[in-house]
Order: sequence, then C-alpha cells, then structure tokens
Amino acid sequence: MAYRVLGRAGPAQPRRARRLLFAFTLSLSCTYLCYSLLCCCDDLGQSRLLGAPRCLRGPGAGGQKLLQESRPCDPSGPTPGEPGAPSAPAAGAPSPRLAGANHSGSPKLGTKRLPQALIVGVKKGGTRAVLEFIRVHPDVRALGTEPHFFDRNYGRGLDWYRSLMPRTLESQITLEKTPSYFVTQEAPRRIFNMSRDTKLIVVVRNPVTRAISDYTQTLSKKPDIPTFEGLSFRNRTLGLVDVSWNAIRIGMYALHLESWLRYFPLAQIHFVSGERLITDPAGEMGRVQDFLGIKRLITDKHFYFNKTKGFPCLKKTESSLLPRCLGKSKGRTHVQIDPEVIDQLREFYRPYNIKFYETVGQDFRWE
Ligand SMILES: Nc1ncnc2c1ncn2[C@@H]1O[C@H](COP(=O)(O)OS(=O)(=O)O)[C@@H](OP(=O)(O)O)[C@H]1O
Repeated sequence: MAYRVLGRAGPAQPRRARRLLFAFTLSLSCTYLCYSLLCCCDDLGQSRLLGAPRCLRGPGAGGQKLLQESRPCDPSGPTPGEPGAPSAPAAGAPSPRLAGANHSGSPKLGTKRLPQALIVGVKKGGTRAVLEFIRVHPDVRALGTEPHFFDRNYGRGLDWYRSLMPRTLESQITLEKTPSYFVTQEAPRRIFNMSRDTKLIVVVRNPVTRAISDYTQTLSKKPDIPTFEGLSFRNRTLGLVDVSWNAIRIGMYALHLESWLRYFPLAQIHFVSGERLITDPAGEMGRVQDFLGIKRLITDKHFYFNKTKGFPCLKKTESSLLPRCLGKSKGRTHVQIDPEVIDQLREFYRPYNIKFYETVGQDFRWE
C-alpha cells in the first residue's frame, strides 16, 4: 500500500521537493532581509529621532581624537539641583554643574584662564544670586564654588587657582565669587598683582539686614551662640556697638572700600543693590552685563517671581517653563530682633552709609 502511494507520487516528487526548497530559501532570504532592515532603521531611529547624543560609553570606545570630539556619556542624565549650591566647599573641589550654568560644548574645549572678573562681596548681599544669574550668559563661565584664593588659599599659587577655573573660549569671561574678599585687607593688592584690569563686582545690602542675615546663618549652624543683641553691643545702654564682631564689621562698607580704591579706580568696581536684585533682577543684571561689556541677553524673560519663596527664580532660557529658585539657605526667615536694637544699629551705620553713597555716587536708600 505504502509502496503504491509512493509509487504513484513517484514521478512528481523531485519537482515538488525543488518547489518546496525554493519556497523555503525564499522565505529565509525575506526574513533575513527584513531583520537587517529593521535593525538598521532602529539605529537610525534612535540617533536621529530621539536625538541621542553622540557620546562615548567608556574607555576604549575611541581614540584620543574621538575623545575630544565626542562628549562623554552622562549615565546619570542632567544633574538635579538648584542654583543655590552650597558655598565655601573644600577648595579645589570640582565645581558642581548648577542649574543655570552655561555649557560651552565639550568640557575639553577652551583653556583654563585666571578670572577677568570677580564677585568680591559682600557676604549675605546676594552674591550667589548674581553668580547664578550671570552664568546663564553664553559669554560668561563661572566657578560654582568659592575658591577663597585671595584670603585663605593664596599660598597655593596662581597655577593652582587657574587649575580650578572652568575652560573658556577666547571670547568668554571667567568669573568666580568669594564674598569674604571684600573685607580681606590683602585682597585688593593680591588681585591687583594678578591683573590690574580685573573687574570687581560688589553686591551690597542694607548693613543692618545683612548683619541679621549673617547671624541667622550662624545660628542655624550653632544654635548655642549668644543673642544678636548680646553680640552687637559692647554696652547697649551707652549705644556702644561691638565693631570687632564680624557681622557688624562687614557692613561698614565705606571703610573696606578705601582699601580697594588704593588699587582700583572706582570705574572698575560695580555695585549691585541687593535690594533691587530682588525687586528688579533684570534691571540689576542689565547693569552687570553692561559693566562686563557683554550683550544684554539676560532680561526680564529669564525671571519669575516665586510668591511662596518671596524671591525671583531663574529661567535658564527665556522660554523655559521650569524656573529654578536658589537653595533653602538663600532667603531664610530671619531671627526676630527687637526694633529698638534695629534703630540703634541703623543710627550706628548711618555715617558709614552716607560716606559710602558719596564715594560710589549712588544712594542705596538704607536710611
Ligand atoms: N533670587 C534670590 N533668591 C534667594 N535669595 C536671594 C535672591 N536674590 C537675593 N537673595 C538674597 O541673597 C542672600 C544671600 O546672600 P549671598 O548669596 O551673598 O550669601 S553668601 O554670602 O554666599 O552666604 C539671601 O539672604 P537671606 O534672605 O538673609 O537668606 C537673600 O536675601
């Protein structure tokens, strides 16, 4: 039986087998072709449609030339955080990538240069806000941390200082901020010796509010310190203010300014009003850009007033939907101070303020 069936199928078998083989080969080829096309499309799709960055996955992914041309992959993605990064880190610590910081392409692009501009003060004046606002400008690259070179780390030398700086292109300005420079006796001479052309920015604020802000910060770290009143006066009944207390001394702006004017002409020092920086950040930043000789690119479109925080927050780009506010340590609720103490301190500062207004030719309206 079987033989008969086979026997009947006999003459057609080679043709059918050939057809089957042909169909099988054809379907195999088609499958392979589709598979190859799909894989290829997927690659293109990822890099073109998703805009995946050209980056290196690790050592060995390319030669030295490739390393310079491609950006290293950042496995963590964009760094979350706020512009108000902690100040006064260990000198030499790498600058954290802060929101608002501009990126000039490859980190290897450009040269590390000594700063051409410095925010030299004053502590609690609003220096972090100015730094974070100005570094959005494409012509400015700033060190995110405070290097304290001209006060604490001068002995390390200029090469060390330069090594901390971000790389800049020829057209970009290198900037750093260390608010304690303003009250450091040696700072003006040391900065002058680095470069007599250094542009100096000082953010000033009502010295009474500044002192309370300074005290509030210290209290947050050392809750056992004496009261503000106790530290402010040598004899409160006699109205004798303790000028040896740093929180008081820093606010005697006219005194500190004298040391700077021995080395730098007034035109080389720009004063930012800490008060206007909050009420009109775009106006203040406009003047900072003029002073630095760069185009006014940071405008009112970069700011959004956050009512809950009570401060302007920064939009990295004009169209950015997510404004970033400075950190929790910026814009703290101040310790309540007896209004009489405030009046006494206002009286104490009055002559220093008036002298300061006369010297700089601007009335900051702190009275
Ligand atoms: N936009 C914005 N957001 C938050 N805070 C702002 C802003 N602009 C100015 N300020 C004021 O900056 C004060 C802190 O000053 P500094 O950054 O110079 O402080 S520090 O010396 O670096 O510690 C900080 O002082 P306090 O209010 O006492 O915390 C703020 O009043």
